[in-house]
Amino acid sequence: MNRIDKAFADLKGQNKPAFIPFLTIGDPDLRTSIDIIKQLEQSGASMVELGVPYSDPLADGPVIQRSSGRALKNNQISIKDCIEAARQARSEGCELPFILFTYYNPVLQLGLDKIFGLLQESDISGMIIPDLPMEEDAEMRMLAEQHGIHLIPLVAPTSNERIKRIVSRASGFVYCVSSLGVTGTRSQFHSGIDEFLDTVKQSTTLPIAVGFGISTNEQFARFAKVCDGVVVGSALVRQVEDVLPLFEKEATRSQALIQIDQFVRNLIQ
Ligand SMILES: O=P(O)(O)OC[C@@H](O)[C@@H](O)c1c[nH]c2ccccc12
Repeated sequence: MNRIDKAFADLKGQNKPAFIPFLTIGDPDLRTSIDIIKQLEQSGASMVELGVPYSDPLADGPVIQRSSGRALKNNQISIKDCIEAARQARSEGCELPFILFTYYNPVLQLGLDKIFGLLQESDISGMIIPDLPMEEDAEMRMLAEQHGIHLIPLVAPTSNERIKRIVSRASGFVYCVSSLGVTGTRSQFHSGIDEFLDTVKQSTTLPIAVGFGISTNEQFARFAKVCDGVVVGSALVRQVEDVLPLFEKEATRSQALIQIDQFVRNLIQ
């Protein structure tokens, strides 16, 4: 059974929402990213989006853009490095379902014929490609299905017709984007978000997760009531940015992880 499906099934049995953090892999370096992934599991994450840093992250706000910039500047992190980091975290005992989060270009560079084999070998259970147009996703969906990997679609509060078409081809879960625009913490969400989430729920039997802009316990709790999962990226990436100086010295690395732990626990409690 795909780890993502098992995670949602287990959480449903406990009547708990999935907490799905996003992390830019390689910011500040691969070893630290693996340590953060393991910390996120301890802190209560249900699965994790492994963000492949990209030079042109059009859908990202300033926090994740800075994070991608650091990862690329410091270490030239490639999509293969991110897949290797997942494999390493798994070999160090992390049981979280991994979702490779990447723009389409790095996938094309690596080659569609190669990537799914690599994901399968590294026990990566899903992939999200925010700029993969639905009109071009047929080959990706076929290859993903052949390899037992969920290609998780993003659906934004747009036309109901488009929502139904996107959701009808979904696998794993449906990622509902809470607001139009780019990633980044927000104090308010799309005005029709509750109707939007209801439309998605009525269009699928898959779990639905919501993301974009969530950074507080109150926001997490609000969405946890109406969705099966909540995605948090920028707020966590900002935490990592804030503790980067602590990661630079061996003696203070554990303090950095404690601060990330406290951020997560306060967010999802
Ligand atoms: O950063 P936010 O506002 O918490 O949103 C989640 C987001 O970071 C993550 O899912 C993501 C990172 N980059 C993206 C690009 C498009 C859609 C989603 C994403």
